[in-house]
Amino acid sequence: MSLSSGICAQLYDFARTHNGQNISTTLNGVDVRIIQRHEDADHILRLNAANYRKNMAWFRLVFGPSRFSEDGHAWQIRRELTQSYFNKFDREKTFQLASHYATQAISSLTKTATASDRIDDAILRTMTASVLVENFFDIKLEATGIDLSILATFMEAGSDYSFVPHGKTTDLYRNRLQQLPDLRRTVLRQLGYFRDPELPQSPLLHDLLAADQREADRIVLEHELMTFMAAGAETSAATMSWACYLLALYPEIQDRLRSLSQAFWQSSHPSWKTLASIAPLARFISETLRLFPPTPIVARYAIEDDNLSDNSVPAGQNIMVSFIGIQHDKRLRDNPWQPDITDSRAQIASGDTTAFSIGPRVCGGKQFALLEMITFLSIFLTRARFELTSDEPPAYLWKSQMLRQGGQPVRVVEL
Ligand code: HEM
Repeated sequence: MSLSSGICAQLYDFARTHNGQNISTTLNGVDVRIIQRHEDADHILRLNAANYRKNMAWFRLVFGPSRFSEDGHAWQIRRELTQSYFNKFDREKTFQLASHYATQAISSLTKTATASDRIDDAILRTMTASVLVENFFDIKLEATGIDLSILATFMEAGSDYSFVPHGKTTDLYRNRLQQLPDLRRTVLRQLGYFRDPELPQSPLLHDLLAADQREADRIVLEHELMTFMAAGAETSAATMSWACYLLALYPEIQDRLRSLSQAFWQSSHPSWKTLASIAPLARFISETLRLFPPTPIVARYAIEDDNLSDNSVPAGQNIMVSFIGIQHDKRLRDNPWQPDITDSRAQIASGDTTAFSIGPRVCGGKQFALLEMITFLSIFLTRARFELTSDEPPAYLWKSQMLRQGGQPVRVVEL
């Protein structure tokens, strides 16, 4: 287990014991305000975002400055560099790639069904990283030589060290830190593949390389790629693993969604537009993100004194917005602990809104992620059945994303 995995269980505990309330607590000897009220999250992340700086100094130290960690001008130039590519991604291409790699992944998952009663997260990670790299760089992941397991280990070690509010270090963190330089060197060397002058340059890669050459901006290609892979592939893979768990846990939902997926793929012209409009499938993805947000917290730091709905915030206060807390608020839904795929009304604090964050720092790849995930889901359901192999409650593994320790207890059986 990673050192900081306890944080996820703690966030679920807070959601139960202090439902709908913010909490002041201490993490690693540092005072933190945990935000569980959506109105305060909206204030911090959107309405008064200028007063709440991203609190990722340690993340920057480990992974290098990137669009994900920076603030102010350094963030703005990075956002301008990449966001237009995320906004205008080719939906048809994403749909085709996601269908292709989901078919491969489900075949691997069903082959391991007899040997293992757990989902192998590495298969899902390969699926999402393949779609991401090929979609935005026109390069096959396997050609890059990137070892996703090393990247994942680096993320785990780095997360232990970096998602902690600025404050005291401990021996445990210092020990973890010793592993980081070697992992970092390996990951940077592998990502250096994208500098090969022989490589065909997609427009995004072309712009990133050009920015890397402009000294004044201090943009480093490998740093941007590293967080791009973490933000763009690990999150969707984590969501799909939780989706498999929920399908197995709720067989009646699985059956209903399978009928819809089969009807879609048997239709004369299955298109991404039609798929995206099948409300129960979209709702299921949203409910997966609500119940198990892959990025369960975002960290901020108050620049000046401010007021929240329940209390004041002094300048210098560390803030953690808990998407787990907000999305399980009983004031907002009757039973926040169960998935509900029937209600198609837009809901406050739903997975497809809040789990991607809100305000200026909203996830850059949200639309891409939603389209690829609904495609993965529809392929998974038409090709396999998902059976629960243990009813133990989840034990969490935290590596910037929230995973399940040991993989989901789900057997994937070919149909
Ligand atoms: C299930 C999938 C995903 C989830 C739940 C998710 C969630 C998030 C969250 C919560 C943030 C904000 C973090 C903060 O405010 O501190 C974020 C930022 C970001 N995400 Fe995602 N993400 C997902 C997929 C993706 C994908 C596929 C991409 C790229 C194609 C991507 C690119 C980014 C970028 C670039 C940022 C930084 C935005 C900025 O600060 O300008 N994400 N994501």
